[in-house]
Amino acid sequence: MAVARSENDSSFKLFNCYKVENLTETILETDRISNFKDRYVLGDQLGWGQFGIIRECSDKLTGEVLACKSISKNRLVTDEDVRSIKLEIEIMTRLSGHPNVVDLKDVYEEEDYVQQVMEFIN
Ligand SMILES: Nc1ncnc2c1ncn2[C@@H]1O[C@H](COP(=O)(O)OP(=O)(O)OP(=O)(O)O)[C@@H](O)[C@H]1O
Repeated sequence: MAVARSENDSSFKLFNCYKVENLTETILETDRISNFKDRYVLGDQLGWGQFGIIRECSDKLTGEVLACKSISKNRLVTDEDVRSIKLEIEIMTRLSGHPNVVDLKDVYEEEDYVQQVMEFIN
């Protein structure tokens, strides 16, 4: 996944970032419409984070086993919470491809969750 910063815009555009159709208020900046469930299936729970649950996730297209952090938007109470999620996504995006860093594959913003699809670490 790659990021770009446009000249007149200080925000980062995430190329593999999607949102569901008809989402009025969004956290992430993307115009790309796609449904997480059309591409991925969630499986067993792997752990818990501050803002949500991490589960196994398989790619319907490739069969690849991945991990998905489902960030509950309800838990993002303060502006700082929202900023920290965006920053985490931005940092993971920038560092994707590094051998010691988990690859971030796709990010989907839904009505209630931000689905962060990443490499599965055994
Ligand atoms: N890519 C992954 N592959 C396999 N398991 C994972 C992956 N990411 C997270 N996990 C599991 O989920 C647990 C919680 O993940 P993680 O610490 O990344 O969440 P977090 O949201 O960053 O937590 P916090 O913000 O509360 O520190 C991990 O300890 C691990 O067991």
